[in-house]
Amino acid sequence: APATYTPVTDARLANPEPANWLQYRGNYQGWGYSPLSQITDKNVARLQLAWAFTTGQTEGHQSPPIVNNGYMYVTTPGAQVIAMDAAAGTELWRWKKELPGDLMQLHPTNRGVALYGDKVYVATVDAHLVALDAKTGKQVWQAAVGDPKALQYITLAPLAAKGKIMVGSSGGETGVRGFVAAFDAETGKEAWRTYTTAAPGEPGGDTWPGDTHKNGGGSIWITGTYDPTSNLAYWGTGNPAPWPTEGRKGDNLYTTSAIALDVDSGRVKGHHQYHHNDAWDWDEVSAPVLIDTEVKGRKVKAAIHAGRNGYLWMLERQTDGKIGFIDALPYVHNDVFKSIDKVTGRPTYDESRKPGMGKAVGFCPSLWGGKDWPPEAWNPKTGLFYIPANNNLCAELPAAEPTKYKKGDLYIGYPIEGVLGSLRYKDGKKPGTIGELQAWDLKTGKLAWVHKFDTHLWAPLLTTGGNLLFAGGTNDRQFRAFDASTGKVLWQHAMPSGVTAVPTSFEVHGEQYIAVQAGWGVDAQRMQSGIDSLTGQPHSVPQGGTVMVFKLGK
Ligand SMILES: O=C(O)c1cc(C(=O)O)c2c(n1)C(=O)C(=O)c1cc(C(=O)O)[nH]c1-2
Ligand SMILES: [Ca+2]
Repeated sequence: APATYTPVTDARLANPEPANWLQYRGNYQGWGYSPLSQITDKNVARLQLAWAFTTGQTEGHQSPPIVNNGYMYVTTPGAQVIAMDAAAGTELWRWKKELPGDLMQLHPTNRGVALYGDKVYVATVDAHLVALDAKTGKQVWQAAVGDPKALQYITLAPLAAKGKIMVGSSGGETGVRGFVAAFDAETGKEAWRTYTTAAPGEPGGDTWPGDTHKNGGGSIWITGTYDPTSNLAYWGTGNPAPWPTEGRKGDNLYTTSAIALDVDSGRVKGHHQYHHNDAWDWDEVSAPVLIDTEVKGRKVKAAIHAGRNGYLWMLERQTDGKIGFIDALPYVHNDVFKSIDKVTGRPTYDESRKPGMGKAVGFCPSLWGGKDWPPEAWNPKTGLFYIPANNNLCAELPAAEPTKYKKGDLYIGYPIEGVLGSLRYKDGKKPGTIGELQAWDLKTGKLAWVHKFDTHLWAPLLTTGGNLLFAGGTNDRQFRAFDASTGKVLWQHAMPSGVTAVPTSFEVHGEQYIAVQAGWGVDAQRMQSGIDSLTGQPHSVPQGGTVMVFKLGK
């Protein structure tokens, strides 16, 4: 690695050099786009392994390789950060937190670091935020974000902006009260904490009966996007808790929503609830992607979100921070929504498809949604918005069981076997295809192309200035490059394990690289097990993490 480390400033994060991948999705807007264009649709067939590095961990590897002028940082399950020379693939340092032996990890994963100043920030599954020296890996400070004994846990990559490091906690299935909290980047002191469930007396407080908001979920487990001009961070919020709705009648603001927070104060400036009073575990945690483009014939500051509820949401970032509704288009089969209000975007439900007490209920899409957490991508050159979708999968939940919040216990409302065994095929028969890599033209609101897979797809996306779209996410361990304009497969490479991690691209010494971690696990595997029990044919995907880095061969 180079002798010096280049500090990461607000200016660099707001206007990142094409050679680097400084944050979760490459830019604040959440595009998953690298402008680099040395590797193109014309030469990608020559893409070869440059180096590989085993992480020493099993379970779901999801973090992007974050790169700053030759320094690369990845995280793995088990609260580990590995710093590497991005070109040589050699280890510079490694930091690993000793976790309590009895820690229950409902989602054993980590989605990566944030860089800011001369530090690297990682949030851990025992609900801490840690600052490390970017050059040496030495711990600078550690802050308790939540209580691991109350099963608060963190899986997301932090968001860094204006001297603050922002994180949220998971726990929609353990009865947390969701929040975004900001910490001073230098000292680790907490600056503000904004809850995602409204208390009585606050705006939205009347959407929760009694004190149900206190364990009401709305967890934050995917990194927010950020608009430096308005100083607003946009976050997606998770499902309300517990899942059965009988005890929490009302809209349950701000669960399953997009919220806009002022980064200086943490104040909620606007929100849009994708669907109210969720009963389906359709966390809407993927932050809206910020795109200035034409939608329905109008130039808008758009916020686009492929919902777990199976609709593509087109929202508008208004000047006062409010979030307006433009349109919602189904991108997979949803049999719950009967209609969507043209002005407000509020759906009406087929109540017979709402699970809860008394009887088993089936619904589409499944608990894992049209898309779970794997991020979408936007390519400003093709003008296409890419969605890694799963179609033709539904779920059936058994009758809910009475549930009371107890610290340290699951707070779901269904027996866990009923949750893990809930997957069903649409219409009860094996569909021809499940995974769909979709490309949407936002101007026309039309599907431009779709590539269908006979297996499910759990594929965080990367798109590039070379007219390429990269995706793993299938149980055959392949990592693929698609023509971003047409969807044609141009290249593929068998990986040591299935790929469910976020891919990135960067440049060192004039050479462009594509980087991604292999390492199958968490809910990609739980969905695989669900499909296996439908087919009666176990399908084993090897586990174990490897950082895989590619460049063009001669
Ligand atoms: O409600 C929550 O707090 C929460 C957290 C997480 C997480 O932190 O990873 C997941 C989910 N829910 C969830 O519903 C889900 O489907 C899911 C899949 C995964 C994964 O890593 O594959 N995590 C999570
Ligand atoms: Ca959840």
